[in-house]
Amino acid sequence: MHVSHLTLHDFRSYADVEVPLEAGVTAFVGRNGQGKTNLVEAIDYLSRLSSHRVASDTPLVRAGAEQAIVRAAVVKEGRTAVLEVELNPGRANRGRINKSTLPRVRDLVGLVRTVVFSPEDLALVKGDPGERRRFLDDLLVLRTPRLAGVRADHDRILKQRNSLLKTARAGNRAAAEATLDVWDDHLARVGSELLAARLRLVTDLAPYVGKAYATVARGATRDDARIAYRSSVPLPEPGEDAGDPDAAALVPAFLSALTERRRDEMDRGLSLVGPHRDELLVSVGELPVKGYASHGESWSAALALRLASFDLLRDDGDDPILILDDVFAELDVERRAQLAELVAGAEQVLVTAAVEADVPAALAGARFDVAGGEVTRA
Ligand SMILES: Nc1ncnc2c1ncn2[C@@H]1O[C@H](COP(=O)(O)OP(=O)(O)OP(=O)(O)O)[C@@H](O)[C@H]1O
Repeated sequence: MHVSHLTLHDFRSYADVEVPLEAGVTAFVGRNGQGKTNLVEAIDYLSRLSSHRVASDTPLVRAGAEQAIVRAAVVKEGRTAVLEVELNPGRANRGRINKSTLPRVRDLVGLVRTVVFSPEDLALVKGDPGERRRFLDDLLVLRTPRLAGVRADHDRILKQRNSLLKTARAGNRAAAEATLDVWDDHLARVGSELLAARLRLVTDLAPYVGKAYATVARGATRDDARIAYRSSVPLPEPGEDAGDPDAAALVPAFLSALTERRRDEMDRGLSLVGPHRDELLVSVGELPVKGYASHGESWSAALALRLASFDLLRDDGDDPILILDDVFAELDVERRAQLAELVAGAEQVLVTAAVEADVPAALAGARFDVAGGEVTRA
């Protein structure tokens, strides 16, 4: 797929901008703070309804404006659809396809699929487990958009269950216990669905990660980088259905783990079992990347996770849009060249760079200069 036209209204630094795009490589070049990332962030937002830079929508709306609009013409297998999201911080966002308003904005998720490489990716392997859970869940919903609903339900149930546990900690234990059973059932049912989907994803993604690591890290083999899922819910023994677990089959183990931890949970006023406590383990050699890997190995592992996501989505049947946001300035010459070579064949590659020299020669293509809120074809 590729975006053939992007329109922004009051998004980030842009009051109004129209950018005609093509398949192939497009580079946005300009000095710091001119709005290059804002352009690609808009496309990424349309894909996942969240940004790789901020957790809330407020900073995405131009300062002083109440609403932002991102609209993109998206070409998939020769057909064009116009997707639009209206961001209304503090109120419900709205989604449209070809001008028709969708029942729920999250029906947009996954219609545009992006894979973003950015300097923030180092946090993917070195940061908190939450970064890696988000990585998995973002990829999950791009592959299976229906899971955006499961993810939203899970977050809502968890929030409500946590406030109930906080009440319990504050002293109202009997009243909390009475309602907790119902929330346990909800959490176990929806949490198991998310857990099963994550387990399947990790099984599918693992071979791609090994292969991608061997390509980006000099001298490495396919067996050098591994991912594994560590669950707070006891899982079936490997060899049974561990690789392809059925959500319903996980529910009893989930419920008994909740029963076992209930006292603890009430003492701490926090849910301690479920996908929100799980870890995606990323290791190089025999050691985890977090806490052990060198700077170069960490970068290679982060790039491998992104490349693996791209390859997996591509093998699902359609090239996602590749976004390389300010990433080349972070990499040594060898990694730059390797990454450029690997991604050059994607249907659409959008690159941002402060200076043209940062864009590797293998990624020659269209170029836009970005300065003072103007985006001009060079
Ligand atoms: N909500 C907003 N309203 C107005 N301006 C904003 C908003 N959010 C960000 N900006 C402005 O957008 C600019 C940053 O744009 P962007 O991150 O796209 O820069 P860039 O060209 O990618 O720069 P760099 O090369 O440093 O990454 C900053 O000047 C910032 O003040």
